[in-house]
Amino acid sequence: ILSEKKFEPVSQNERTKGVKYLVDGTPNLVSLPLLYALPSPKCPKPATDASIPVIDLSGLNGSDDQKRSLTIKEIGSACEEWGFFQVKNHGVKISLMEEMVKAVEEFFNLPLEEKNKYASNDVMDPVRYGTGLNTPAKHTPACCKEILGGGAISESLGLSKDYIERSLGQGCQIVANNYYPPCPEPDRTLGISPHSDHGGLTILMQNDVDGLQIKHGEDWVAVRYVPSTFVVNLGDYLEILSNGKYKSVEHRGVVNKEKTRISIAVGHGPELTATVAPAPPLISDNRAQFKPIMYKDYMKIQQSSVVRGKTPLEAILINGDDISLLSKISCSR
Ligand SMILES: O=C(O)CCC(=O)C(=O)O
Ligand SMILES: [Fe+2]
Repeated sequence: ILSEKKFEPVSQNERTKGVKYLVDGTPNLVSLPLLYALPSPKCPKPATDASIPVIDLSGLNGSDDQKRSLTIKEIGSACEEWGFFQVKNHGVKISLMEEMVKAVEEFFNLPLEEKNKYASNDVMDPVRYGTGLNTPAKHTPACCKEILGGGAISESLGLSKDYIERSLGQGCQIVANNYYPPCPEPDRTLGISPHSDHGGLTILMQNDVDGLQIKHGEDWVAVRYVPSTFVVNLGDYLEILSNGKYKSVEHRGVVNKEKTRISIAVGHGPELTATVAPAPPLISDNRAQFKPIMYKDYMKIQQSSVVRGKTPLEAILINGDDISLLSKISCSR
């Protein structure tokens, strides 16, 4: 939003102050500052209400083979149809989830000077504060391991059980803590613009305030908060690896007038120097849909894109018009 060229230029200083600073400092904020207003075609229309699949992960752990393959089928169908699902019985303590949301809230409540110690535009910085930022680290939590490394996604694609786990190498984990304060005119802006995530799987938790919407066909569909669950979505890495069978799905965040929304999106991708390419067993008739690229380079393209949506992925499409697509990706950050 802040990079939209049509609106007033924003100084680096103003930009890093963020919307929370604005809302906290203006108790009677009744209208949206022009800076944050989107052109009307980009403003959010009411979303369709549909429920994405809620999958019980306990089926992956036990010794019941039938239950396991049913769960894998459920995951496979959710990946193909939605690219998004919610998971319950994921093994993460609910108290830990609550503490995490609280810790994020405490961080955002720190004085600006404290938070600004972490301000950075370098995507490779391990800790960054600002708008829409990510933090790489080497670690894959159990719940994600179960779906990716535990073989569910590999098996649902007909690959060997450890295929994706091996392709991840040491892996890369990125945590994005998002804080969306109440907004006086939520219909004229977005909390986070439409984008797809660059990694393999994103595991997202949130406080009890709705706001996440996903693109399903031509519609924007609201994902309703279900207590104790994580929302899981596929990122570009899995679209590339599956040679387009699974799609990374565009999503966005809307805001509301009353309540602060907090979300914690944890992305899991391959190690930064891994080459991202379609899995050879999924390339039939030599028709690879994507050009190989180093994950680190893909991440840089994705993070530098102002237009976002799914344009970064289009940049490595084979047979795509590379030049015109790449020209849409402006390295402004
Ligand atoms: O806040 C949300 O629900 C979405 C956040 C998100 O898409 C992201 O951080 O990549
Ligand atoms: Fe996202």
